[in-house]
Amino acid sequence: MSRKPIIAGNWKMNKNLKEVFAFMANIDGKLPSEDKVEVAVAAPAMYLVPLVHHRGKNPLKVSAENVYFENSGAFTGEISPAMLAAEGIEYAIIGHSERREYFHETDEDINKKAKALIAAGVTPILCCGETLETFEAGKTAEWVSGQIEAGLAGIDGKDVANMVIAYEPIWAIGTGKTATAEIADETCGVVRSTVEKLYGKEVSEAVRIQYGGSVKPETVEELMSKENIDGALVGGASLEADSFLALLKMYM
Ligand SMILES: O=C(CO)COP(=O)(O)O
Repeated sequence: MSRKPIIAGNWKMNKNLKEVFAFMANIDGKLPSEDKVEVAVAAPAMYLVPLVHHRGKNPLKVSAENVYFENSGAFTGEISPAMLAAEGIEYAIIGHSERREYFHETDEDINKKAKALIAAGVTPILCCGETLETFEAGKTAEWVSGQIEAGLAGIDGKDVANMVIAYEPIWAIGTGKTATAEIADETCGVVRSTVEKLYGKEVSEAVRIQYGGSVKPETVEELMSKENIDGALVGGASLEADSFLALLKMYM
């Protein structure tokens, strides 16, 4: 299988600009080769352009944490896929559980965002994941495949093949409670079989699926060794350069 792993930090609503520059200085020249792994950081909107300008020759992709689904117009406070594309921002996270929960984003909004990003040439990182209640009720597979079907509705297989999907169980985000590598792999497998059911084997073998939820330098290697896990989406452990670099150690 030739899926290239993708390790992405998600800074959420953290850091000031000085800290962003310090992070960049501390990772300068230290990232692993692009041949082995794709490395990205998702940052608050106001840091995206500075990140693109300061990455220099570092093989670091830049991701938005959210985006709107229109390209321009009277949508106060939003940023568009076209704006991201014009500044060389490669990825945008959509449907993070924090957006779904605190900002009431629906599967339909997320699907529109995915389509708008693809049309603009920005790669979506589509998030899915269940609550503790759903997990404990044994309904994870049903829930996650429903989110994936709704999120991908009407999108062409060739575009899905290039997307990234992140499975992030809500009960493991910021709690220090990582899903075991087995559980993470099993549910990433559910995501892959949902894609296979919708688009066939070729697309499901191409799409990259990340695990997210309390991933740490100590747990990342085992997670990455699993068949259905092609990367990680990392919150807390991506904030400091040392810990971010430690997540990438296996690729150095
Ligand atoms: O939500 C996450 C990444 O998008 C996970 O956050 P933590 O790694 O802090 O649990």
